[in-house]
Amino acid sequence: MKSIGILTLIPSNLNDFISNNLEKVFSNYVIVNNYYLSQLHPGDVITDDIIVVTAQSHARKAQKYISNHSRIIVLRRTLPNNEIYKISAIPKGTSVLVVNDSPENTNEAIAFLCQIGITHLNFIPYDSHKEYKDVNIAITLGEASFVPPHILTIIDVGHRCVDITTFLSILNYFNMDKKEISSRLIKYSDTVVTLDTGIKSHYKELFMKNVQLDTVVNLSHNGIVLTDENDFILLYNKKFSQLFKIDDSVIGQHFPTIFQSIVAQEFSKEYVDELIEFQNRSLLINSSKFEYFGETAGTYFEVQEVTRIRHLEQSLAKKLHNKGLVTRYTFASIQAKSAKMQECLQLAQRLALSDLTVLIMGESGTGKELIAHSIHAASPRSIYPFVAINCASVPETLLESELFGYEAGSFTGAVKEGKPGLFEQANNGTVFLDEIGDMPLSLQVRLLRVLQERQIMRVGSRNVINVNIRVIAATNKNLLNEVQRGSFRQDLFYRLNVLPITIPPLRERAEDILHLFHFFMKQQNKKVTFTQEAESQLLKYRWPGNVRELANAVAYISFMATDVVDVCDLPAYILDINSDFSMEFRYISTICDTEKVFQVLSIFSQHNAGGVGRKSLEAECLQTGLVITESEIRRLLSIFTKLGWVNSNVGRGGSHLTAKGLAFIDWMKRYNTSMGQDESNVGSFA
Ligand SMILES: Nc1ncnc2c1ncn2[C@@H]1O[C@H](COP(=O)(O)OP(=O)(O)OP(=O)(O)O)[C@@H](O)[C@H]1O
Repeated sequence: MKSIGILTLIPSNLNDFISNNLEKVFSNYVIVNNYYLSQLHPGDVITDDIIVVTAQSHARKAQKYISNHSRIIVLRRTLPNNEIYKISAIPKGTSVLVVNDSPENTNEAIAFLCQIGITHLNFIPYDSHKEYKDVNIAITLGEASFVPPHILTIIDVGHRCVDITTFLSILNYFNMDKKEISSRLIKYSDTVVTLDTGIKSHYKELFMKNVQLDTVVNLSHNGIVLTDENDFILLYNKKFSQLFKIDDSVIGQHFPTIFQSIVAQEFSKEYVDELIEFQNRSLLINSSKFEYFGETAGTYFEVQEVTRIRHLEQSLAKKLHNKGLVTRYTFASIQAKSAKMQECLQLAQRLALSDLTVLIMGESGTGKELIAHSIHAASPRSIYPFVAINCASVPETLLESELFGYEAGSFTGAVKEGKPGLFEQANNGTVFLDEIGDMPLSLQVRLLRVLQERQIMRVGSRNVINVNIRVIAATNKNLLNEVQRGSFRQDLFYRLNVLPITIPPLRERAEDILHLFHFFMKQQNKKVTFTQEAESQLLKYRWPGNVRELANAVAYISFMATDVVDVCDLPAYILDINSDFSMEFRYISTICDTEKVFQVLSIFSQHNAGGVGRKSLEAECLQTGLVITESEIRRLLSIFTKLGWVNSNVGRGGSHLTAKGLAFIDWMKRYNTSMGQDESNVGSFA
């Protein structure tokens, strides 16, 4: 342990006082010894590392007793804060007697008081031969016995304490960098007047910076080591010492040697995501060089526990789950027996591995959303968010801010702090734009920019935000038709149509129909068998609502039927294919122009069971040469809805042709054929 010797002239309580001061900062780290010049004899040698003396003259006298290896430091001393406050409180211009044991020490005391900034008083140096009748206050540095008896107000500041600059000199000489000592010194310096206030604040600032840095480094969940340019360890953090069970003794040691002895592996200075096994743990190491003034000054090593990375992934997944930003389906959720669907799934699985935009096409209810979820779940982005939005169900006015987010106060009703849009929320993950064919033209331009630049701008902001997303879009519309009609941008279509995939309608994959029936039945804990007639009826049916409609039929059958399902147990609309629509036909022919009815239904049937809005209907009628007003269309839609041929959706999804509507079309075809009419006269039903 290092040692400090305090050398004064004669034994007095001064030594104890100074020793006490030094102990406040150095206890447990440094030994303090006392020496008195008056008691030293020729041949005595003081061997402490540092000898502190109270005056330059003592240093000269002590020289011959001090070993060559010791260093002499002349103490700089100061006053405790509380004493200075008493002196500062004396009114300006007051005459104050300064008393010490000799004229020389008295003058030194006055000089010292001036040095620490006490300049508002009229100091009178004490001379034992003079009288000081008009003086009422005396200041003394521990020599109160010399104060003339008539002076009743005595400020005895006692011995002066060790100044912070002396502590810094000692620390510097010892090359001591102990956090505990620094913090004791900071505390000590707060109790005394510092001769050099600059040093005090600078030291304090440095100390605080070190504490802050230490906190940051030690709070890290990764192990950190810093080495100098020759690979000697400069510092390491708590996590590193926990991982490798090392202590302070490694500071200053050669890191490669230490590393190889602990980990028993080759050491490299350049690690990039290097995985090593250590005590049944997988650790990931990275390193990077750091510089001082443009010169390489050392290397920074960071060690991550892979189990922790996994844990983080899991907790991210949990958070996403709570927010609903995860996929609900995987490829395992998709039932498929038919070759067509198997092929489709194989393609989708291949697309999952790419990062390109996918466009899923298919009639309503064929499982487009299911495929979109599964693609994300099987993609490298699977641990990141999956954000889905149905472009047809969100009102046009809201869609923009939902997708792009908005800045604070950008419109009435906006949340005060602003809000990130779905593109931002999906960062690193996938955005699923369902019913993309219904996206308003105004937003299509903005979407194009996202696809081209992977950049967005919040509503009301001019700042560009980079987003790392994959886009999957789905539609039940024929987008090329929409492009021709001018309701979908051609450039956007090509941007989306990078990896197209079309899901076949259920009626084209007969094998899936019965398989799905049994699958959904099983989900409801039901096991049924179908009679031959029932089976053939199910296969004959067109399933315009595809798997969604089939799931509804299962719900109906499982509610109604017994173990054996016969034709009569099937929902009426499935049987309606063969039913007679002559009543309805007579009814509509009395109230409407049947030509218009056929035309409009024909347009519906061309929409592959997808939704179609009034405006689109009007435009498509005009294209086929049929002049029809919007109010006529509205009336027809209301009649079709009443007859159960059409499902009118509130919102922007448009109206859908129902199974019954399709059955009516079939009936019309048969009716026209039996009447010997050309089908084209009554519209081109699919
Ligand atoms: N092959 C399948 N196996 C199991 N369930 C399926 C399958 N295909 C579709 N489904 C189920 O059918 C329902 C409709 O599927 P989904 O919503 O994915 O269709 P969609 O094509 O996106 O429909 P829309 O165009 O109307 O949005 C869902 O409940 C889905 O789980």
